[in-house]
Parts: sequence; C-alpha cells; structure tokens
Amino acid sequence: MTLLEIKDLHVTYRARGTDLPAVRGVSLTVAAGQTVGIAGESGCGKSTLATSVLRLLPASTRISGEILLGGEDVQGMTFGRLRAVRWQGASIVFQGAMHAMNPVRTVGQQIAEPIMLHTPAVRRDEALRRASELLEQVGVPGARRSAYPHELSGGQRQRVMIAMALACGPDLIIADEPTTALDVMVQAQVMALLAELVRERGVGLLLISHDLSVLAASCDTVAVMYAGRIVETGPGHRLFADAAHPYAKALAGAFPVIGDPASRLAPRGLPGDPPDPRELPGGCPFHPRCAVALPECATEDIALRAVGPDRRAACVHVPLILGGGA
Ligand SMILES: Nc1ncnc2c1ncn2[C@@H]1O[C@H](COP(=O)(O)OP(=O)(O)OP(=O)(O)O)[C@@H](O)[C@H]1O
Repeated sequence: MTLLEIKDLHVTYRARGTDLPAVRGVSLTVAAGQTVGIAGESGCGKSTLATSVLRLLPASTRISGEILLGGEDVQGMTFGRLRAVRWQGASIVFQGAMHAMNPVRTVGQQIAEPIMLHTPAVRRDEALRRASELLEQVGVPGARRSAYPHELSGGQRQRVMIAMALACGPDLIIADEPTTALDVMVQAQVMALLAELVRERGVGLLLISHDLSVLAASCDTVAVMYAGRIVETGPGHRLFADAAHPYAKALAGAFPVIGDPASRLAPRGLPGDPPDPRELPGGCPFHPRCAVALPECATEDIALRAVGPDRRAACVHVPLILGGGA
C-alpha cells in the first residue's frame, strides 16, 4: 500500500527578496513496510522535501506538484484535517532532539500532548501512562517520563523523539538525520529501533541522512539528491556499491564499501561545493564539479532514465558507464 506519493514537487523559498529553489521536480513514493532513503550533501534540499510533506514550511514558501498522504492531497487539506494527519498519518523525527523539544516540559508531558490532542477522550493520567509505555518500547525506562530533556543523554533524547513520533501510531515516519551527533553504538541502536518499526508494524519510513553507510544498510530504495533534484535512485544495498551518476559515485567514494578493499584504499574525493540555489548553473547542475562532464552537460538537463531494473540516473554518461566506457 502506498503511504506517500510525491509527484514533480517544486519548493521555492523567498529569501531576502530573491527566489531560492530548494526542491526542483522531485517524485518518489513510500509504501507500508518500506524504507526510502534520501542522500546528498548539505543544502541539497533533503530537509525541505521532508518538511513539505506535513506542510511545515514557512508561509512564504511556494510549492507546486503533488504530495499525497494516504492518497489525500496535502496541499488541499484544511488546517483541521492537517492537524488530524500530523502525528497520526505521518510524524517527523527531527535532527538534533534537544532543539526540537520544549526544555521546560518533561518528556512525558511532551509525548502525552499529541495523544491528548488526537484522542480528547484520553485523560491526562492515561496519556502519561501511555507515554511511559512508549518510552519503554524505545528502550528508555518509563520512570524517565518525569525527566526534562536536559536530564537525558543524547541517545535517550533521540529515542524520546521517536517515542513522540510513535505516540499516535502513524503510518509513515519521516526521520531527518535521526542519528546525527550520536555515537556509533547509540546510532546503531536507534537505527535498529526504526528498522523494527518498519518490519514489525509495517510503518513506512522516509529516512534522510548524509551517512551513506546508514542508508545502504537500512533502505529498500535510496534517492540521491543534488541541487534540489534526484540524480540517481536505486536499491540501497546496490546503489553506493555500483553508482551510475558521477555525483552518487563521488559521494560513495567518500565512504568505504564493505567487502571492497579498493574503495577503502582509494577514496575519490569530491572537490568544490554544491551550487548556490539562487545561482544554479545551466544544464546538469553537477557539471561544474563533474570529472567526466562533456560540453553538452553545460546545456542539456538530463531527466532520470532507466539504468537497470529498479534503478534510474540523470546523466548523459549512463549507458557508457554501464558499458564500462566512462
Ligand atoms: N526557511 C528557509 N528560508 C530560506 N531558505 C532556506 C530555508 N530553509 C532552507 N533553505 C535553503 O534551502 C536549501 C535547501 O536546504 P535544506 O535544509 O532543505 O537542505 P538539506 O539537504 O536538508 O541540508 P542539511 O543536510 O544541511 O540540513 C539551502 O540552500 C538552504 O539554505
């Protein structure tokens, strides 16, 4: 069952009197029990894409295209309907739990709030009891519900964020860098917890991360974004071991591929920075940094095309790469 369908989404911020196109023509779907990852360098539009799903963007932002949540058009929802859908239809785990939480309310109160909001018949003590259960489910002792965010460790706070996201039993969870700033052990525990929710509850997970090893290990499908576009998409376990788009290849080159000693010995760096969205180059947005760019890359904007079963890439070289020519 498809939970989220994004079709040709464009998101443009209005910043200091100029247009800033952050997402440009992105389409993707997330089904129940599926994990879809979004990869890419900072500023390529990952968080904008995630926050647009629940209409959490600033009011001045221009959006076109379609976002269907459970088949319902998010842009056309009334505020009442949107409130009902947030937490229940889909919820977001933001990066940096400390900043996303209210410092003067206990974590139990913060988990209980959406429960009471969505089920007014549930009394406060019942919602707090439910908060304890949710904390236990994510591996935090239920008694910690009376702690304030600053009294918990970073890993516990991130788990509390996941407990909040689970409070109303959402079909879809959007996790934006859920393990950033956590140590490796805690990172693995948080990822295992999310994977369990997908496997055992059939939750759909849209997972945003700049950490390719996390994405490769957990995603059924990964979309690599560059300058607001998806430049390659394919199964998580294969995409980074065998990327077709030069940008995805370069990103993958920065990470060792397990079982491939060559990738560990010769990481290919990625010189330069992504373009300023206000001054995007013509043609393929990656061409100024691309080691294999051709003259036509400066003028031709290549759409995603099939590279193989379940795989697509937006590059003039794609057929050559497959043939080993580029
Ligand atoms: N509220 C905003 N107003 C104006 N511009 C914004 C706003 N939020 C983000 N941007 C710009 O939109 C572009 C995409 O940002 P976004 O945060 O979506 O990227 P990202 O890939 O999630 O990056 P990061 O990994 O650093 O969070 C960037 O150029 C950013 O500066």
